Amino acid sequence: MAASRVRQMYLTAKNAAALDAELMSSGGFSLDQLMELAGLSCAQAVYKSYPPESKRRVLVIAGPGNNGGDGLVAARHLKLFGYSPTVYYPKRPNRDIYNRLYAQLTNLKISFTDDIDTAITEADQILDAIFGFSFTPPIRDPFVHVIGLLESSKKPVVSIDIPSSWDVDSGPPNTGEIGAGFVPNVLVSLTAPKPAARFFKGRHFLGGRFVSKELAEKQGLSLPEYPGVDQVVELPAENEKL
Ligand SMILES: NC(=O)C1=CN([C@@H]2O[C@H](COP(=O)(O)OP(=O)(O)OC[C@H]3O[C@@H](n4cnc5c(N)ncnc54)[C@H](O)[C@@H]3O)[C@@H](O)[C@H]2O)[C@@H](O)CC1
Ligand SMILES: [K+]
Repeated sequence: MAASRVRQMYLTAKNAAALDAELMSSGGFSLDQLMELAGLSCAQAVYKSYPPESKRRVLVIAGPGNNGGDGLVAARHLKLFGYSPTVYYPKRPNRDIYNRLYAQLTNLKISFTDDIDTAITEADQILDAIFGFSFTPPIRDPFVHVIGLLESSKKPVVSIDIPSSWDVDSGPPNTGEIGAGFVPNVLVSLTAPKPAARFFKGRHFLGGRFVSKELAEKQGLSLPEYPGVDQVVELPAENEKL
């Protein structure tokens, strides 16, 4: 009898990129669809963690890649959920998908800011959509300054996919490096948690409800069931898994 493969919950940076590519090839998904579901998951996780009654002003910090795109999608849903989002988007690539998301947000009168210092001071909470699974340290500007502000800010932070500045596979930066003091309150892992999530101690959600049971099995992934119509499932705290 063939030995059964051990299934685990974590996806390395390399495997996350491969799974993403597979979803968009044999999986039949478009990037827009995946990003929409990912961003909706993140907006739901924000709602479950910090409802608009208490933390209405959300600052979305969007990076130059698809993690930033998830943040833009989330900003649109957050507005529809009753929040007042502002977006800081300092490196905006001229790509059709991002241009369309930008137009959707401006049509909803969501404001964009260039003044990150003031924006963090005025926000009730922050959605970190700076870097995801394609981040490779060390951080380049202008995000060195931004991560420094997040390290010193006492505002609650929800991070999308990985806490930005953390290495996807090995976790938080070493003491003294940029981002070593950045510890978000909530993490929304997409598709499956990345190995860095092992070091995360806050509320942890899984989103990106687009992997079939068959695909999970093929990837050797063990994923939890999503409840009902939710786009996120809350995972046990890291110390409860031991
Ligand atoms: N299947 C999935 O899980 C899906 C993932 N999506 C999102 O896509 C993300 C991955 O997106 P991408 O591959 O576009 O990459 P990222 O968004 O992780 O970041 C890549 C961008 O960051 C820049 N960058 C990398 N390292 C840097 C550094 N040290 N300093 C400054 N800039 C740096 C790169 O030049 C590039 O512009 C995921 O983490 C997730 O948030 C979704 O949009 C779609 C579905
Ligand atoms: K992030």
